[in-house]
Order: sequence, then structure tokens, then C-alpha cells
Amino acid sequence: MAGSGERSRDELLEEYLKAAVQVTLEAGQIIREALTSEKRVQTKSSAADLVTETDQLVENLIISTLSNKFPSHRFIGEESVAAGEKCILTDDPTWIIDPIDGTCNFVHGTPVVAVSIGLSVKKELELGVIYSCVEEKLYTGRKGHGAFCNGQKLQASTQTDLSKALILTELGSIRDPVAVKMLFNNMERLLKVPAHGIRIVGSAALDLCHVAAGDVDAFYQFGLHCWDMAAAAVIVGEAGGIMIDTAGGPLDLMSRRVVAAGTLEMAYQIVKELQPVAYERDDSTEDTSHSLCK
Ligand SMILES: O=P([O-])([O-])O[C@@H]1[C@@H](O)[C@H](O)[C@@H](O)[C@H](O)[C@@H]1O
Ligand SMILES: [Mg+2]
Ligand SMILES: [Mg+2]
Repeated sequence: MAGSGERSRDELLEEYLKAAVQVTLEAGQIIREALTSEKRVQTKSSAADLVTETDQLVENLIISTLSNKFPSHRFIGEESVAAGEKCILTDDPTWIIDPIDGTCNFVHGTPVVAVSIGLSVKKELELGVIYSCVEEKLYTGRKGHGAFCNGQKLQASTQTDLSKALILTELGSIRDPVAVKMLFNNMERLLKVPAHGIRIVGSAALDLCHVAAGDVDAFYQFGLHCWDMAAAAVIVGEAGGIMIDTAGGPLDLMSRRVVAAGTLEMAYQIVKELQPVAYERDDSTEDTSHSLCK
């Protein structure tokens, strides 16, 4: 039990959640105000993998704010990794940050953009905050304490039949013809079941918030990153949903692939239909660029 001077683990996690919410709302306002302004756009792993000065500014704001409050914490940020920082998870409290999820939407002024901040402690995802900046919907989840959207408790879908499912996915920023063909093949296989429908909104984090809210039945993607999934893994789990690997095993945060659903039965039916698209892991240190999608 913590002494009177020390805070309990529960109190610390509450403090971490509060700090994440505060900086997320601040970041969301910056993004909302910049949505329709002139942007300096650069590309990363492909001509469709975009980054703007707002992504970088927001990530710096989040990291500087949280590291000032919690100097012993570590950070995995999408744009810091793009600038060469390592994407390695240790036992230390680690914030996993996507400053703008939906940057392509942001570049085009499409109002489907989010900030996503997850926290891992001893390699366990403990809390997540995702802010849909234009809708002003704040999704939060803390392990063992439920998931909420603007304070309303979230409950994932109870649908167990793939032929009655509305599914979300994302195509990512890969434009290699073979990989694109494989991505469409997966959609075709699901539509042949037939699933009710497939939708693409351009933000994996917001897709996963829809799974947590129960207004879609499932989401899957090959090619997303740990920062797209970290916060959402807590929010979906706390809403009674499930996030697993596309091969059916437990979620592997660094694997670049995921199936999320309101029920395990739904997730397994999707796993059965999917053909794998191999991407280089987020934490990969070998040079596998010749054989895997980036
Ligand atoms: O880059 P970003 O906007 O943070 O994240 C986006 C992901 O949320 C989405 O799943 C993927 O399809 C896009 O290519 C992009 O990676
Ligand atoms: Mg993202
Ligand atoms: Mg991003």
C-alpha cells in the first residue's frame, strides 16, 4: 500500500489519464483550426503517406507537455519514428502517440481526423484517449474502468454473424500494385460472404472508436502502426470488444495488422476470410525492405 506521501498506482494512472485528456483537447483545437488552412505537405514511405507541419507541431506539444509532467516516461511518436527514433517498447511507462490520425484527410480538409494517445506500463496497455477533433468526440478508456465517449459509456456490437456485419477497413498508404491487389482481394472475399457492407473513413483510430461504440461490427487492417492501435486497444477492450491478430492469435501491437470486433465469433469469421499482406514490423531492426511492404 502506498505511504501517505506516495500516490497509489490507481491515483497515478488517473493522473496520467487526466494529463492525456488535457493535452489531447489542446491538440485537437490546433488541428481543428488548421483544417482548412494552407499546409506544407511532405511524403514519408510512399507518395500517399503524408505529413504536415501540424502533425509535427502537435506531436512536439504532446511529448513536451507529458515529459515535463512525467520526466521518467518514454515516448513512441509517429513523426519521431519517421524522423529516425526507434520504435521499441520497454517496461517503462511509454506514451504511444499519433498526433493526427487521418493526415491525408487533414491535408484535403476532410473533417475526419483524430489525435490518439495510448499509455503502456510494463508492456501492458493501461489507458487510451482518442479525440475526433471536428466532431469534438472524446473517447477514453482505462483498463478495468470502462470506455466512454464524452462521458457516455461505450458498448461494442454483439453481432456474431459476418453475413449481418458492417465492417470498416483502411487501404493504408501502400501503392505497390501487388499489395493493393491483395487488399482488394480481402474486401472481395468479405463481400462474397456476403457482409452487409465495407466502409473506409481514413482514420484507423476512429474506425476502432466506431467498433467500441457498437455502430459498426468490426474493423480490420494490414499496414497500420502501433500508434494507430495503442489507445484504441484499451477503448475497444473496455467497451466489451476484442482486438486480435489477423491470424487469430493475440494482438501484436507492433505487427502492423489487426482484426477488431464486438465479439470473438465475428473476429474469427473475418480471420477465416483474410489472406495476409506482409508489412515490416514497427519494431523491426533487420533490413527486410526487399521482401515486405513498408
Ligand atoms: O498516417 P495517419 O493519418 O496517422 O494514419 C492513417 C491510418 O489511420 C490509416 O489506417 C491508414 O490507412 C492511413 O494510411 C494512415 O496511416
Ligand atoms: Mg495514424
Ligand atoms: Mg498520424
